[in-house]
Amino acid sequence: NNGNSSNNKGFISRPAFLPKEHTKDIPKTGDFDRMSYAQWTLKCTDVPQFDALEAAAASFRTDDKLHLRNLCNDSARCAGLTAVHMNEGGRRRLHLDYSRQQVTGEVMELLYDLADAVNFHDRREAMRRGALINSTEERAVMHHVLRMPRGYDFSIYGTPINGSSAHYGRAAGRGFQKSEGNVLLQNVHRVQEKIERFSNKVRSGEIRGVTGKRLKNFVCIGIGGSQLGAEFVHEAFRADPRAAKAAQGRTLRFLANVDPVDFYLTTKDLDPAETLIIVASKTFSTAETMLNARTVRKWLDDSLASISIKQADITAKHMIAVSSNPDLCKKFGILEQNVFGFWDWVGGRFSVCSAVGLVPLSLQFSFEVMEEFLAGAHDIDEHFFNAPPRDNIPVILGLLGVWNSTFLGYGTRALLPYAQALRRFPAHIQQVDMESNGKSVALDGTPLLHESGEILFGEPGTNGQHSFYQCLHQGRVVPADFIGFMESQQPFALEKEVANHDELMSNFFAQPDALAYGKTLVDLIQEGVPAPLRQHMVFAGNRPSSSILMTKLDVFAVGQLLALYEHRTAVQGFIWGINSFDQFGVELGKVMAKNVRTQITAARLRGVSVQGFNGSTTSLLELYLNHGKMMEHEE
Ligand SMILES: O=P(O)(O)OC[C@H]1O[C@](O)(CO)[C@@H](O)[C@@H]1O
Repeated sequence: NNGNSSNNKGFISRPAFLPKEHTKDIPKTGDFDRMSYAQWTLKCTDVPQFDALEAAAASFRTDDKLHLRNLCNDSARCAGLTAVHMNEGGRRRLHLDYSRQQVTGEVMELLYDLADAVNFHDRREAMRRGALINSTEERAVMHHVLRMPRGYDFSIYGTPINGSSAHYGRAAGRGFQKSEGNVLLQNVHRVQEKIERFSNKVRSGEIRGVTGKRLKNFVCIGIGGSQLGAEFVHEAFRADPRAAKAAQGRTLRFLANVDPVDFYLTTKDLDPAETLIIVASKTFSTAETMLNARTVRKWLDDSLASISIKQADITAKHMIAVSSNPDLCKKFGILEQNVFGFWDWVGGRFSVCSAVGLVPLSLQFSFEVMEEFLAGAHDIDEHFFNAPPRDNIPVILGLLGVWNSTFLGYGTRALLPYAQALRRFPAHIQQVDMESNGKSVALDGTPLLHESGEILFGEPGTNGQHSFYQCLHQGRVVPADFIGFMESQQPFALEKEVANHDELMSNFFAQPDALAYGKTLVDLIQEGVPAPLRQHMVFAGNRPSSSILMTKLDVFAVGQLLALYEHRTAVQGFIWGINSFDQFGVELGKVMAKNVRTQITAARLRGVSVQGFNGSTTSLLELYLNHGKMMEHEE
């Protein structure tokens, strides 16, 4: 490590905790390199555009003319508040309608001005080119590189810190050199080729388990960023005809929770002889993942070990790993050739397109299918990095997020896919967004003057309608993203006139208007609703939402959606002036759990009483430990 000082390579390497006077090492080359440290660490509250937006937000709170009921009847305004991204000569569309957001064209212009004022464009460029924008950890943020196809001209980019040939390693404070760009991409493709070879061999039966049986059950052990993304993609592909055909006869399951019930449910009906375990952990030291990995190893051993089958062979043939820490994988007993690497510049929650997602999903659906998924994500990367802001869908979504949460005060956001296949999409984006943007200080370590991050939740429509929508309609104001598709993955029409998908989509079109327009007392009187009920049946309306309508949810589109929401999160972080790419907030609880674990062990083994906790935790722990003793006594 060079001690956080300048790397003289023109990249930002200053950790946020260094005081502002350390300005001499600021990047010197390229567009973003012209930024001074002060410019780099600007946050939205530092610029006058913030005040202009606050004033605009105040009128939205008071002026009834700005109620969505009125705004949405202005067709010219609505037509202006859409953005479209098309492929295949228009046969594939990604259409964003944000006319039901509490914005006018003027507000949007103020938001674009705000983005300019905080150097959003340079920040995005710094990300694209591999500057160490995760400054507290001195890492680049380059998940977009994972999606670049073979032959992509990467020469204008930097390359990772870990040198030209190694696949793994810490950032160690080195910046990138332009000349290394293509080598980096070659490394990405080399790992992809390895995944393709391995998954083909397993799928064809060339690689088998210790007993000679084909490996057709895949269990992926990992948590957080090493699980949620791959799980969402798995769910999204299950009903896609092409992916489903490729997966025939195979199962893929995810084991994340350290709760033994998760292990039990995941493995209870699997034949270990036909099961391949993928341990996905960037660090290969996450407590939950490693306990689950050891538990599953015992499950394999208990069933497969015999005089002729050694435990080491079982691990070697039934366990593979995805990690940035090959040494720990080896120590665990995983063969070196069965470790699939990725790099420090891929954050856990942005790692679906690395081996973390590619290994389990290629085993289940084939590498060929996964290439199509990468192509969809790359398509949105290109859109994000190149489209002008006013046409740029992740930029628009990100700016609307800032507007809703920071200016209008709506701190919660709902993600509502009208597609059962996107069942796990909200859970994945919840992690992407909340782990990234739930911060309280700016890049330079100074406190933010507003809350950052939004509480994100969601469920597929129409299920959510029969659950939490009541609160969305008459309780709190929660800006929502509705996602729908023109074609179903599984078209079916019970009745000739209205296909089942039409039934679903009727709700997709109706709900945003119900939220925006609501229902007035006058409406209710006209409808003849009895007086005592009227107030209960008023809907205030004016609840903002965006509608994303896409052609169909195929493999390519799943990749597009992933990249769309990943970039949206980055946009919000850039505007707020925070580091969206570290996650120190998850550490404190982990450390405290370690202490509790140590004390539980000491109490159970040696009868040592728990100490050092407050009264509440002490009595809860004693209750828990005494219950254990009581059970032993009764037995
Ligand atoms: O891949 P690992 O190292 O096991 O980490 C798992 C997850 O834990 C976190 O660090 C915190 O929850 C996530 O960011 C990460 O994706």
